[in-house]
Amino acid sequence: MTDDAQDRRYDVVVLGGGSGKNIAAALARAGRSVALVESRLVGGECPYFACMPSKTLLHSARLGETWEHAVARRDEVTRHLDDAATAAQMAEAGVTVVRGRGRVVRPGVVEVDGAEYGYTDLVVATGSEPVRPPVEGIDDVPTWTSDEALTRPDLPRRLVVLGGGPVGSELSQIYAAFGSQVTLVEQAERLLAAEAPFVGDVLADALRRMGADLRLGVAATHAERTETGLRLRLSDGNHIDADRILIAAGRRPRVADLGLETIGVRFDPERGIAVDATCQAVPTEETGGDGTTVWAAGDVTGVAPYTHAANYQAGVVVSNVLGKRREADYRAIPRAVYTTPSVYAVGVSPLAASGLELVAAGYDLAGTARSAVEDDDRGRVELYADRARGVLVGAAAVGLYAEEWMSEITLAIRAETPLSILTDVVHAFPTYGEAIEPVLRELAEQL
Ligand SMILES: Cc1cc2nc3c(=O)[nH]c(=O)nc-3n(C[C@H](O)[C@H](O)[C@H](O)COP(=O)(O)OP(=O)(O)OC[C@H]3O[C@@H](n4cnc5c(N)ncnc54)[C@H](O)[C@@H]3O)c2cc1C
Ligand SMILES: NC(=O)c1ccc[n+]([C@@H]2O[C@H](COP(=O)([O-])OP(=O)(O)OC[C@H]3O[C@@H](n4cnc5c(N)ncnc54)[C@H](O)[C@@H]3O)[C@@H](O)[C@H]2O)c1
Repeated sequence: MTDDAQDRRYDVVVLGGGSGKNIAAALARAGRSVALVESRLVGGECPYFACMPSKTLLHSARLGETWEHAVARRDEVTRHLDDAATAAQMAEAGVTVVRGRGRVVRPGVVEVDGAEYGYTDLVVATGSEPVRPPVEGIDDVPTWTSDEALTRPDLPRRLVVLGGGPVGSELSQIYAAFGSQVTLVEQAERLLAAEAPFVGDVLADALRRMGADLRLGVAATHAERTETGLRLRLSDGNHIDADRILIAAGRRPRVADLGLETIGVRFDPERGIAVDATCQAVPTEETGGDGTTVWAAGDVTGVAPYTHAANYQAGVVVSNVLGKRREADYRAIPRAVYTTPSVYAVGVSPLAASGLELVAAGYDLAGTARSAVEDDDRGRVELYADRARGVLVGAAAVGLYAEEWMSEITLAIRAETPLSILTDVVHAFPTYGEAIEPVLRELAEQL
């Protein structure tokens, strides 16, 4: 180790200040010396470029605010991309914040802008980045990713949204609500194609009613500039003329150029850093003991790309670094999409239940008294049980406020609550949550 690295020796170096900032603060409060390396904003993507601006704009859209008012409120919520308050919280916790891009140069040493920082424990929490789909000519036409969409004040007149996952669905609803002419292109037959089919169908209906043009089961193949903007050609022979393409075609773990190959951890560009149940990075076979330990949390692990999952893994890392063994349990990580109506899925999806015999039951929200009160009867809830064990293993719902009233199912899946108890739970009247009762009764009869 060089003299410099000796001078800047920490118990823990954390790369990435999203979920990484929670790890850094907790370990510093527990008495460890900690350096947090962040190349952009302390706080990570969620508060500035992802969850918070998108949820704020969706809320403004629901309230019928003007675009100008919505953008002003969004920028207030994202603190005009100023991370001073969060950086100050880190300093208060005793964390040394190092601004710049970090890279491991050899076991036990991270380099940032030419300066070396020594560590005993390294935590990699570098997040993920948008995938650019292989569409010919896409680099020659005006494009945004969610980063630009959620930070710029522009409202495109004609917008193509490429991808119908959570990002494409939420952003299509935002732009359609504020008056853009939105065309969404999704190569799968449905929106949110990994979820139970009814989810994407209800959401597609909601977006179409707001004026969005959905091209499902169609891939974008070729983009070119035109006199008035751009033309995007599709696999079905049609084309779309627009002013801008919003790329929402997935994200991949940020593992490139971190020097991970020098420290013998298993990773790949698509699936990220392999971690065990304690969130320790899985070593490659040739790794020898060098007295350091590598951990990873958040999107870079490829486990579950949500802030709550990243923060959960952060808690697991903190416990294990402090020597209190804790294993992560991913059976009940929620997957919410904050459109209107919103989506909440958790546990096993019926489309990916290999090895399980699922028993399914469902109920349309139109059957609840609340749907009359709200004058909104869109949506449905389905629950999935494992026939062999007789417990809930998955759920999907779409409907107003689903992200709020489905939490009890998350607990039921995680705790493996017996159906005899679940069917005895009383829901307040009149709530959408009452829809859960007939579904549970039906499941109990089938099992
Ligand atoms: C548009 C959008 C909306 C979303 N909405 C939601 C939502 O509503 N709810 C939800 O749960 N999830 C949502 N997500 C997902 C959520 O943003 C991520 O799962 C979450 O931010 C992951 O946290 P993280 O700590 O892994 O990474 P990040 O928050 O991305 O933090 C990683 C940090 O590492 C820094 N970094 C990277 N490389 C280096 C390096 N070499 N050196 C130093 N620093 C580095 C980056 O600058 C970044 O600040 C959304 C995502 C998008 C794109
Ligand atoms: N509310 C939330 O929690 C929330 C919100 C936004 C994003 N996120 C997370 O961020 C991550 C990224 O989201 P995303 O929606 O970008 O990714 P995604 O992978 O979920 O969806 C991308 C979609 O783009 C489609 N696609 C890709 N290339 C295409 C092409 N050439 N033509 C047509 N369609 C194409 C894919 O079929 C896929 O359905 C996800 O893992 C998501 O969970 C979470």
